Amino acid sequence: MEVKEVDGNEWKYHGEGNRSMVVSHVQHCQVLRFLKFPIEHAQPSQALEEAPRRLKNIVDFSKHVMKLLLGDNFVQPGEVIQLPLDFVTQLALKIQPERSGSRCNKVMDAFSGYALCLPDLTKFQTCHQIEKRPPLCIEIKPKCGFIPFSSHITKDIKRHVCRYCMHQHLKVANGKWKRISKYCPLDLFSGNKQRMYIALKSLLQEPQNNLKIFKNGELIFGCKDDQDCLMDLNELANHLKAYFFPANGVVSGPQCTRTVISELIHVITIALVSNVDTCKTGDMKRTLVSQERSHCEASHFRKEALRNGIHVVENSGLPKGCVLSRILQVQMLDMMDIDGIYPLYLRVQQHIEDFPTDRSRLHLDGPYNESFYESLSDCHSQDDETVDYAAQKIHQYRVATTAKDCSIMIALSPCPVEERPEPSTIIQTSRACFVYSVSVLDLDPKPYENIAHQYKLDGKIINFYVQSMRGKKDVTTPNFYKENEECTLFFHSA
Ligand SMILES: O=P(O)(O)O[C@@H]1[C@@H](OP(=O)(O)O)[C@H](OP(=O)(O)O)[C@H](O)[C@H](OP(=O)(O)O)[C@H]1OP(=O)(O)O
Ligand SMILES: Nc1ncnc2c1ncn2[C@@H]1O[C@H](COP(=O)(O)OP(=O)(O)OP(=O)(O)O)[C@@H](O)[C@H]1O
Repeated sequence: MEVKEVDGNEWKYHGEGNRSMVVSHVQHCQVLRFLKFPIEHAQPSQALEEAPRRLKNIVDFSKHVMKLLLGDNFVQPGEVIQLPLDFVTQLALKIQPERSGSRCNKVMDAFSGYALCLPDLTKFQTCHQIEKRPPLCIEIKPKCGFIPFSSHITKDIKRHVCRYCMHQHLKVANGKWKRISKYCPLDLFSGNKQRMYIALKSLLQEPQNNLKIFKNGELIFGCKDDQDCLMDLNELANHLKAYFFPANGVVSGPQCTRTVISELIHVITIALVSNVDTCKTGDMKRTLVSQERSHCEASHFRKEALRNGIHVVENSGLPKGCVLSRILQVQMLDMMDIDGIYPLYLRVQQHIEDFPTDRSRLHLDGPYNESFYESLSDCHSQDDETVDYAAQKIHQYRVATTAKDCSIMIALSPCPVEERPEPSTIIQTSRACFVYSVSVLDLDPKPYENIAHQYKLDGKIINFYVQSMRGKKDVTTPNFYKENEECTLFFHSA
């Protein structure tokens, strides 16, 4: 992939996460993804040494591991490119004022000149604009969609409440977010239209870093950080009216917002459960996850269903081949849970202290090639006490962790119904029609060293949740619900 312009004026701030900074081209469908370094470690020499290797690992991991696991159609690995240093320095200065304070503990790598070049997935992938209305894009970071099933789990609460719902309490207490989100990933991954509806509605009410909406590549809904939340549903409905009701996008007020948002949820649901290979949502095999693994006791689904007058039908399971099913399957490569993985990590740590050269034999830092992918297939069913067994389980866990932290991009390009496009490539609503594409991004390998941090964090999440629940028992139930009701929006079922 060739970068079409290396003029700083042609690129602008697009978004960032914990590890990368993304700038997009003002016209072309391209983004540049730069690594970020903690301010205190941001040395030019370190960046020059680390950046090309880390970026190559990211591309290789996408190409040789995640693409094979998730499917060709969903993954765009991109390319490592080298850019002129003066261009990168100018860019870093230009984007600085756009950044949210909470991300400024890290700086963009403006030292090495290396970056990833990727298609801009917020625009329509082929950049084929069928008509005047610009493309829409919905980005969802769904997080872990199942209750862990490992026999290594010691804290019973993990078998009942999902990690996302528990983590919410710690995040709010730490000040990362102001309010607890009612989103539960298990509802989104359930494949049950009603549960998915409630999950998506909850994301719209409290998007945090799990939902963003772009129009023509510009963020129109979602959070940069909690101080700067673009999350007015009426405003969103105003943006979307012309897409869902093109002929008479005239209705306004709360009724209009509800109708437009319901249409949006309908389109997102279809995109998430469609099989990209056959482009169908209907009669097809479903991936069924057992009841215990697919229900979270903290989910607001039942309460919300009651409130919205939704009659609960318990058909579940995701159509095989749809993006959610693919992601869930990869997430479930984590069969041992961090509770089972951490002792294996200590085994490997001990081993590489004694035999440092084995670090590379065990592929702890890549390379992420075909043989790494092959090493994921489970040939050791029993722990034979070897370091190789431990390393293989750690590889599976790390791949699953990537899938628990990835994002889904649904790009929609409106298409006049009278053009009668191939039914297999479109999503049709009551008054509108969209050509769509689905991609998965942020498929970076998670560093081996992160395991120690993940183990500690897991303990904190659980302890804090258990404590909070104990505290909640003291709050009288009627007042607690009343408080929540006041900030709840009502929607019609799809
Ligand atoms: O541990 P989690 O579930 O909080 O996930 C982290 C994410 O937090 P989230 O809860 O989604 O807000 C976190 O996202 P934010 O920085 O909070 O937007 C990162 O994605 C982090 O990945 P990495 O370690 O930087 O590669 C994620 O860490 P990993 O667990 O994927 O390593
Ligand atoms: N190819 C792309 N096209 C369009 N937008 C993109 C692309 N890649 C990333 N982005 C945007 O940039 C944001 C940050 O990118 P990304 O999630 O890869 O960063 P990260 O640092 O790896 O995130 P995390 O904190 O989750 O690990 C994304 O949320 C998305 O909005």
